[in-house]
Amino acid sequence: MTMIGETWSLVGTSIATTMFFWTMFDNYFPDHLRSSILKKLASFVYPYINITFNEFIGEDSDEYMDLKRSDAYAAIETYLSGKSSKQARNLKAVVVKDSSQPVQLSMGENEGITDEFEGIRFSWAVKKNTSRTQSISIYPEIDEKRYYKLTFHESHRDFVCGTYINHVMQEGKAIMVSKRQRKLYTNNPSKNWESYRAQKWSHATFEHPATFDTLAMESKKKEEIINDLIKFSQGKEYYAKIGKAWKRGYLLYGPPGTGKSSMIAAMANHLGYDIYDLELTTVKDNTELRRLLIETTGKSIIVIEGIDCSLDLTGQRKKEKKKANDEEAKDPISKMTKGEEDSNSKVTLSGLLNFIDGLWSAIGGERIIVFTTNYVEKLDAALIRRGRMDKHIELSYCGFEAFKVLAKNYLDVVSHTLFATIGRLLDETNITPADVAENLMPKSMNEDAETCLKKLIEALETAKEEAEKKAEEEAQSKAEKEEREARRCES
Ligand SMILES: Nc1ncnc2c1ncn2[C@@H]1O[C@H](COP(=O)(O)OP(=O)(O)OP(=O)(O)O)[C@@H](O)[C@H]1O
Ligand SMILES: [Mg+2]
Repeated sequence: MTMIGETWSLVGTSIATTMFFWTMFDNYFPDHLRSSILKKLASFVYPYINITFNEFIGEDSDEYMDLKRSDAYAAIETYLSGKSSKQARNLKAVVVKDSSQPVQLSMGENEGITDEFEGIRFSWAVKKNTSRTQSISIYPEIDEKRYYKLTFHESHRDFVCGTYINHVMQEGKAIMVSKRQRKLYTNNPSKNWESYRAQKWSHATFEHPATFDTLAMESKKKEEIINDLIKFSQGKEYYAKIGKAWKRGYLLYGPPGTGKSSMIAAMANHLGYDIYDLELTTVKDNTELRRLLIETTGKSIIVIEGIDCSLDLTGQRKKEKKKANDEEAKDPISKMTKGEEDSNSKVTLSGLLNFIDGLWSAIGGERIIVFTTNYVEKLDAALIRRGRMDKHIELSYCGFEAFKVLAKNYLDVVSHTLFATIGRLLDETNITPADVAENLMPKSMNEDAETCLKKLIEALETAKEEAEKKAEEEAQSKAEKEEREARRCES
């Protein structure tokens, strides 16, 4: 009995003492001092800091649709995905929109993992708040709010706020970009633009298999182009520093079948960019061109193939067009079937140049523009001067080094006794990589590498004979013309 009484008296004294000190603390310490002491006490007991990243951001109103999935949450999810699949026991498969991977694994609710960066350990956990919304229903709706919680020691506060979070965001976004499904856009004719939900660009998934490894060209030239592309793609700060728009123009020229389109695909694959394939003949005028280009996004290659055929660039081109128009006048059916967009296209060289110089600079960065042509000599100097087209790349007939790339890719052959003959013939005649590739591709199960190489030798010999015959005929007709001219002068 006495013991119980003593215990109660002790409890009573402790409570009274605590209340006394608390009253003193409350009455005599100024607010700022009080909160600082409390913080110190709390940090002594639990020296960790938590930061939460909500899955949805925006107005938390009655309308769920007002909420937008947070980019930061998505970046963290992607950043942690690789680590989660190794550490977490409870995993969730998430279907990521526009990703080349069917699913991405992320940690399930109430799971936690650790991340180490620059020798410091951080804990990440996925949490879920479940609250019942006030609604008139027998079964109240359940509102789930998921969030990532980052926990770290308070001594790393500055490092986390200044460096670590940036690292997580950048890395996460870079992984998202590298895994995203890329798109090939083509412009829609403007007559469809105004209809309901009509888009200026249609897109399909871009899955061209060409890479710089499969591209046949001299290795030195290839390396130079790859370095140029990488330097461009990593040049955000550099372009900002020199005060230039983050853009680069390439002019690819060479005969048909030398790999211009394949190179564009290889560039897009190498950088992970989308492609906008701009068909200029369906663009009515400069205003439409502007509207189309404004809708392109960063990390993209805007391609205008056969630029010499798309615009009235030179006097020669105009002459050709006049001739074509004369022919159309004689044949009204061909005129009708050619369609009206072609004849209505009023995109001008100056419109295009304005875009390249001015407008392009205004719509933001990381865009490459590529023009291709089979006839570089036909292009207007204003279009291809440096600054507009930063790099001119010639894709030419197949040389021995380019042939070896094709032989390796198509036949898995890196050396062969027939290579010497092929090398000699390639020096003596012009054949496109497309023709070489065609001969190297086995047409049936019975065709082995040697058969294909022999087929190529035959094709090269035929090409050589034809070229010699053509040169002879040309020389003969030139001689005849000169003779006729000489006779005319004599008479
Ligand atoms: N340099 C090359 N390396 C590898 N393959 C090539 C190369 N050039 C051509 N080819 C092969 O030939 C085909 C046609 O090439 P591509 O379409 O790239 O030529 P192009 O220069 O764009 O022709 P065009 O001027 O007619 O548009 C490609 O699908 C590819 O298989
Ligand atoms: Mg092409």
